[in-house]
Amino acid sequence: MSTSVDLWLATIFEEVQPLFGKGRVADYIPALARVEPNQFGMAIAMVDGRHYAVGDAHVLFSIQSISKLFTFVLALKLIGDDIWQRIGREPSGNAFNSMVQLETEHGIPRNPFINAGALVVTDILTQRYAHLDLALLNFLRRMTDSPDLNWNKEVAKSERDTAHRNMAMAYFMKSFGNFVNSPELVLDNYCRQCATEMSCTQLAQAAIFLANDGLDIGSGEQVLTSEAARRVNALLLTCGAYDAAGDYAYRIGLPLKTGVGGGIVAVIPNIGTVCVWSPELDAKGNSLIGGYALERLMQLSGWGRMSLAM
Ligand SMILES: NC(=O)CC[C@H](N)C(=O)O
Repeated sequence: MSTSVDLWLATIFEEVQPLFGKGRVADYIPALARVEPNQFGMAIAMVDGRHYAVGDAHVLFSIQSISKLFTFVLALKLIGDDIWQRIGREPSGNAFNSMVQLETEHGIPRNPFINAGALVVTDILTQRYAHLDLALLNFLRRMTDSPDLNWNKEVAKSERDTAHRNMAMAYFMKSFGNFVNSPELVLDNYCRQCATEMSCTQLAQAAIFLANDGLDIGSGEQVLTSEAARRVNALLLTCGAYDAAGDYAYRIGLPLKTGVGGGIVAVIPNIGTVCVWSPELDAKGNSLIGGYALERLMQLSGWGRMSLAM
């Protein structure tokens, strides 16, 4: 039997069809330039255990910067508030791969979700884990109950071979004393984490603890304290969409994280999580159709109003 959620998803699926061709797939990572652009999937996981999906919601895609959300959570679990010695928590107002602020701000990145900040997070985790790729995969496999989840070697190599700007940022931060490991080693780990492949259904499931006071529903694991989950959500709302964070907050109003693979994971506190994926990006590197689909979901459901009131 169709529920209203199924109807909203079906409506959105219809509405996005004319939007294909208006954006462009990421092409600065050669392996991503080869992704078939005309794809769209959307999945919703509710804190009460129900889940919904439409379109290509079970197709695996490159999570790219969505990995920054999960590595940040792992680092927060590991070192707590000490993380703020090395990274700020303000929106940058600049592109995700910009390095202009790093010089005047003495090698301290604005927030953990731009590339510079995520590289520091990966540096912190590289110090702790001899095999960071496995530590992250194990976490994601546990959260999604998907033992086969993995990173894609071709995508990781393709990004690693062309990671000149990220490498420059890592060396620049090292010159300010804000980088512990060798940039080469951290870049290996960073490119692997970005090359993790997941589907919309898996990503919605993996992030559900953020909608549920830090408690994962499937595993029963308290991933973060309720206070820490609230803080991660605040950072996602203000910094999760790079220099479009203000526009996204205005249009959608949810904590969310985007990636250049075309995925977006959004949290609706106390209600659930949504993951949408469509590879064509807008000028700021966020999924063009994904942003539209989330905006429509919030209009159709009224969920933002409900969760803000709770
Ligand atoms: N915005 C993104 O998804 C960027 C991630 C990509 N791996 C990079 O470092 O450029």
